[in-house]
Amino acid sequence: MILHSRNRRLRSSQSIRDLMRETTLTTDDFMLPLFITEGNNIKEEISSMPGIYRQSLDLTLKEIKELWSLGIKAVNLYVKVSDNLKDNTGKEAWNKEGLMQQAIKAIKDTVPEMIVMPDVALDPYSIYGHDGIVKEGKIINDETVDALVKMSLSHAEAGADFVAPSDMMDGRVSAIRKALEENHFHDVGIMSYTAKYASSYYGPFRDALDSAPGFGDKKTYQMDYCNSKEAINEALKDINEGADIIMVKPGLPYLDIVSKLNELVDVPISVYQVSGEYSMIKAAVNQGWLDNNKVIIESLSCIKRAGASLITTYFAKEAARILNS
Ligand SMILES: NCC(=O)CCC(=O)O
Ligand SMILES: [Mg+2]
Repeated sequence: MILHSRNRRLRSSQSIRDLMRETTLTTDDFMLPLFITEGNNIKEEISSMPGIYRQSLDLTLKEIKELWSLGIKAVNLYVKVSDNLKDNTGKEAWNKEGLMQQAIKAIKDTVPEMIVMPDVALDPYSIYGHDGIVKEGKIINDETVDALVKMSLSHAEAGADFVAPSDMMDGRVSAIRKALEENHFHDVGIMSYTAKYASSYYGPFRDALDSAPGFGDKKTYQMDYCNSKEAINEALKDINEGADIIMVKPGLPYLDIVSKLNELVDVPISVYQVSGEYSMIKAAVNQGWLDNNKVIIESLSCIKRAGASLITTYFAKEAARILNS
């Protein structure tokens, strides 16, 4: 047989495969979400996320040093506050002495080079577990944006490099950008959760923060998973409003959205491989059905191939160990 091209030639040895590889995963691609809880010397495993812990700030700071030594350069922060601090205004979210604000300060003091991106949304502080203020059973957009602005400013004052609004209210990126500028936080960036879908893959995360919605669901603000044009609309608006980085969330089932946005927009895209994706992989690994290291690296490489500049993933630490070994 005379074939004019043989595609297998470029796959025939490890060396040629290495030379031809289009996507290379490194620890520079990762951001690790951290769950911080009140108290001291507390480390609680999240039952639906084996290997992932809620930790008090003292232990978190030890982990920050370890992460830095592994080559991880960014963390996304979430806090679990006690029920007595929750109300419908979410005011604990901008308490200057709050757990989040203390954590931002302490992490930046411990490893100043670590990029710190606190989550901006009211759900951990809301008695209703919703991302915004509730009135007559509805999540009120504009009053919530005012609250998110206060929250973002308090994060900037504490030393955050970026704020990461994950709430999906309309107009919050421009409101936050304006407030940051007016308060001279010119260098504090915004990583906007731009295309955040109303997803059942977030289940284990809500166990981690005890933040499941007390009524209804999040479909009046998060996106319908059947839509992709809507993601483009969201992205163009967020970029126009001043977002530095846009995010697509969840990750693996939404890579068509990532790929589409990557062709259309000029800002970096972050992809969040969410809790349910982590837990599915770990469950299969723990059954002996999938190879842990191989599936972690494959899933992250595919997210990067689709167009992610930054991957928010609970596998960041494990993946760094695998890549460094
Ligand atoms: N803002 C964070 C979430 O809404 C959930 C993420 C996850 O499921 O990992
Ligand atoms: Mg939006």
